[in-house]
Amino acid sequence: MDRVAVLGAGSWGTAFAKVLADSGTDVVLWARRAEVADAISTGRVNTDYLPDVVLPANLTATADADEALDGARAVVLAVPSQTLRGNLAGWRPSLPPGATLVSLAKGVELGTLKRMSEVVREVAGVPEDQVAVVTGPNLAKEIAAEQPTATVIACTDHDRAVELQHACSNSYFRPYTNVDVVGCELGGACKNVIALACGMAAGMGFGDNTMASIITRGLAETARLGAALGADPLTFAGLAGLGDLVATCASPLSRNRSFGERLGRGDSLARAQEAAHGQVAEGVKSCSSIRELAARHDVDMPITEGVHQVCHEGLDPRVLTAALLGRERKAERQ
Ligand SMILES: NC(=O)C1=CN([C@@H]2O[C@H](COP(=O)(O)OP(=O)(O)OC[C@H]3O[C@@H](n4cnc5c(N)ncnc54)[C@H](O)[C@@H]3O)[C@@H](O)[C@H]2O)C=CC1
Ligand SMILES: O=C(CO)COP(=O)(O)O
Repeated sequence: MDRVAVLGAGSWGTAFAKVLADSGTDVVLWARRAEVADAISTGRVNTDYLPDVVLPANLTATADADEALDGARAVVLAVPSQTLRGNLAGWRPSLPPGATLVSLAKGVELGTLKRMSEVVREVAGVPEDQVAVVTGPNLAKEIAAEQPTATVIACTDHDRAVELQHACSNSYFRPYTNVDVVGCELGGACKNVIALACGMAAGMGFGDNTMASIITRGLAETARLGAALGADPLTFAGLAGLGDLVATCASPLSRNRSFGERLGRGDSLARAQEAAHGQVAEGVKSCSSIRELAARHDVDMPITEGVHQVCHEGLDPRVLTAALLGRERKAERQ
């Protein structure tokens, strides 16, 4: 692929731009703030998000989105889920016709309850098969340090996914393709909510049995939602499901898990937000949209419901624990 634009120079946008560049693809990275673009252009470092990582020479940066988009074969959208619609509306007039639009965001939009690829299609006015999603166990800091990982590129157009796969394959990053966009996106959005629950459990001092139970039952409720929305059930056993769930729920690098841990230790939502230093913990908002999506499709998601209540209705995580353990007894696969 000749040239790719990455729009958003936060942790993942910057790390993914490096992945593309290290795979031999020329990349232009758009940063909202001119000083971030300048620091990358002159010092080859994104001092705000990945200060220890030297970025390759075939990765250039700009604060001018039109410049980044000019002639791009693919456009990678690396902004938070809840701002994607607004950001993309601004970029729409400059999107190169036919370019693959790639979402890195893991969330469900508040209000519309749309997945990110649905938001992209709607705002950019492009067909479903022009939109791809990158998701999987991809903690940005580890990837920027070139630690080996796998990922999933989901697109209903297999050939487009393969083109992108070639553009971002290298010695430390191994992308697989998948045509189940619905399942891959739901896996990525729901695991943030489950990671919040795992963080709460850790904050309350619970150990590995509790984590494994939350991860497994979290996967069960994610798969139930997936079934209602037409996802392939096997996707949830893959990188976008179990893979991302394990990485995010177990890692101290996860913003969602860390956020939950603070709530579990008794911090208020405001204090946890302050400690996040402006970095996005997507699950805090997506717990509400996913809960609403589940209600719309009559799907039971008790962990998601509980995380929503802790984050937005002041429920004590200890009370949530008791409520989840006290639910009506049932068969595992019911
Ligand atoms: N950081 C990670 O390890 C991973 C993140 N993701 C997902 O990628 C998406 C982006 O995450 P990160 O790059 O980590 O986030 P971040 O918080 O590090 O950076 C967000 C970027 O979006 C930009 N931005 C543009 N318009 C914005 C607005 N109106 N409000 C706030 N920020 C705006 C910010 O300037 C910043 O460059 C999220 O959906 C996240 O779930 C997915 C996989 C890994
Ligand atoms: O999506 C991620 C790993 O795959 C990153 O998780 P956090 O957003 O919780 O840091």
